[in-house]
Amino acid sequence: MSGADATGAAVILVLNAGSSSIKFDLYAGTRELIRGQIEGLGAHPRLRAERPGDATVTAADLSRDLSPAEAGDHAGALGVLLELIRGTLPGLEVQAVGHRVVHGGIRHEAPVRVDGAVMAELERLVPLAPLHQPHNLAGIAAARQAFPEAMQVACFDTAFHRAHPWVNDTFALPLALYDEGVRRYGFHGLSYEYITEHLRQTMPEAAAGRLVVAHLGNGASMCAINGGRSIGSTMGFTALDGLPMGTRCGQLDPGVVLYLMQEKGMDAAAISDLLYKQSGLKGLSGLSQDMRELEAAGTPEAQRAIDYFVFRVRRELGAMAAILSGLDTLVFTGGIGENAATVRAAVCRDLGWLGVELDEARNAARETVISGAGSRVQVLALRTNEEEMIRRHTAALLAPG
Ligand SMILES: Nc1ncnc2c1ncn2[C@@H]1O[C@H](COP(=O)(O)OP(=O)(O)O)[C@@H](O)[C@H]1O
Ligand SMILES: CC(=O)OP(=O)(O)O
Ligand SMILES: [Mg+2]
Repeated sequence: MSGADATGAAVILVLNAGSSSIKFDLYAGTRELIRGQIEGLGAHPRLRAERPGDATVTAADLSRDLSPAEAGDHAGALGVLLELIRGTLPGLEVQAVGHRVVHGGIRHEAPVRVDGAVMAELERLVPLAPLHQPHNLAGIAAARQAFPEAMQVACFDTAFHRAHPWVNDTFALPLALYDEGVRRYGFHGLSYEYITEHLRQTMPEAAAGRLVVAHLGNGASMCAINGGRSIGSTMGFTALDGLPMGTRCGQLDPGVVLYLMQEKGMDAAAISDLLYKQSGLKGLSGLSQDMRELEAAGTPEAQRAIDYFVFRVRRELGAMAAILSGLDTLVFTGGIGENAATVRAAVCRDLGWLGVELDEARNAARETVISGAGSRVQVLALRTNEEEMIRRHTAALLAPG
């Protein structure tokens, strides 16, 4: 059967291009055939893949370090992945490809099927997400070529936040700018949506309450969620705002940008390179954008970069709790949030006033619930799954109703 596996389940490929990784997942229905990622783009690229349900192939068989010639950038990495996926496909046809698209602009509150007009519209948003949108759109173009019969679906990081209260959706600029789309969009929405739905199924009380999710990865943001809806995000018009990130500065006095222009004679391209690619953990440490490398380095510069990251997460946590009028549940997710127990411990230190009491042993043991029995706020470390969220959206567009 075309576009289906032997059991008749639709075959859906998901591509998720982040700033330092491309993640992928191939599904037959809800069953994963092969999943993995090329991570460390911009540092040390490595392919990690696994075939759940196929005992004849181990993750070690499919995983390897990649040379800069093979995967020095997102385009090279995408080529490696498509070749791997095609090699896994004999007899299967991909019916739809679901893509993470970071910026959806004003118009997109829900996933859409991509046609020429949608593609042109999304191209116009490239300047607002230079580390992501070009790779997201290149993924759509490459997937169209590789799987010409498949439906291409764009799932937006901004969509989950589109119902923000107005005060959180705007900057204090003349209103005409708001009307033309200069707004606080917020990103990582697919991750926040996945976590919210996961809690709805597994911990419905947490899902219904006042929730802060800290998505701490190479890109990092936090989201205040009330009754399942996003009411605030640390990211704004672009994915530069809020927390410091691997190479992005996070919140910055706009006066700094004026200074760089007026006193240092920097043009837009040079400032963009500085703020998107040379700042954050990389700029502060002078060493690496990668939290694992900073933790391993143990130098004073690396520690200061980690300290600044933790400081800003704590500061935004206070702001998020304030706009929620309190806090019931705090979730850590993303590559750092899921794995870096020391960062989680540093964020939660001395937060008793907010009702947060971390259980150090549970935290170190990578348990899901990492708060102590007496903690008023429940603290969780949860694996996010943007790919699964994209699969659900894509399947819904394939078979509406
Ligand atoms: N075991 C770990 N300990 C500390 N940090 C980790 C660990 N595993 C991954 N990370 C960090 O997670 C970040 C990448 O997060 P991820 O969410 O995968 O990135 P992206 O934003 O590109 O999707 C990197 O800074 C990486 O060092
Ligand atoms: C929006 C964003 O920063 O995404 P990522 O964390 O994947 O880079
Ligand atoms: Mg990511």
